[in-house]
Amino acid sequence: MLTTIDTSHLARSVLAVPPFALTGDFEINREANAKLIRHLEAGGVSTLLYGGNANVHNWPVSKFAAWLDSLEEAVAEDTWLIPSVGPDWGKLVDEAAILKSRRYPVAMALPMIAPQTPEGVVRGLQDFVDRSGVPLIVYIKTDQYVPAEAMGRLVEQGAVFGIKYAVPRADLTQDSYLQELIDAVGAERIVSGFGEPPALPHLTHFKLAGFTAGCVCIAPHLSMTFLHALKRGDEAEARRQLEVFMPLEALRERHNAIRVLHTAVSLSGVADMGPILPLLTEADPAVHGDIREAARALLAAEMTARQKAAAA
Ligand SMILES: N[C@@H](CC=O)C(=O)O
Repeated sequence: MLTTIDTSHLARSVLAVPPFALTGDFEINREANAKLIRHLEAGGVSTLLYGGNANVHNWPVSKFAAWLDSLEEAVAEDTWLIPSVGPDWGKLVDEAAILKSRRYPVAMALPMIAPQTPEGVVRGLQDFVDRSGVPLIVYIKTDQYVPAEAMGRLVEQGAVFGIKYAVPRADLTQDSYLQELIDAVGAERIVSGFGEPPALPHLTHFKLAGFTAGCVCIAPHLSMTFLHALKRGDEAEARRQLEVFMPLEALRERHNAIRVLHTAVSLSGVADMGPILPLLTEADPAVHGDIREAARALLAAEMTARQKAAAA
């Protein structure tokens, strides 16, 4: 596991946001998690961010240390593993105490929906870093979650390393809050935070450093190829490469992105994720046929692309 990073690491790999595999009785399934991690690493992904898709919101703090151990032992030496913390202050305090004695260069603060105020969020983030010594990537899902000026100060103080930005907009190229954040902390510290499709406008228009995604867990090589096209400014090629993700992304959009991804990784055959932790449930069995078809088609495209790349 990487223990030293700088901002260039936000751009070197897609930040994969994997689901987390459990046994039937909600224990950690080490083998299945390791299988998914090996699939991602074999496809060229070197950053793993365990957050929303892993349902970390619902993971018990009493098992947080065991959860970290199971991931640390599974990743390659040069993989950057980012655990999530929070979202509420109680979890931040308890998890800071555990992370204090670990070697993580950063953690990601999950977004708090309510009850919170922007000033309260700033205070809570600062408090976590004071307690743990671990800087944060801040996951922003709502407009003005943290004022841009405050974010600039947190970056200057070294409390915030970066931002995962996922505020939905009718037109993703029109976003004054994102522009304020870029002006405050620099685009090199911000990644697009909700999958391959929004990454296209975010990287071409705002020149964000990179992006997080869930479908990358099935098609890491294809997602990395898409990232490379975006980074070299080849918008037409990136647009073409995005097409392969759209059938599964459409199902995620329609039936819940986290639940569908969890089920899709299992049904694709990459690794069996088992049940999903309460308060969530797996995708509705009525859509399993559609998910299986889309997930297997994406995996088939991935394996064909890998073979072509190996032969070239
Ligand atoms: N939500 C996005 C990226 C992760 O946060 C996805 O799953 O594609």
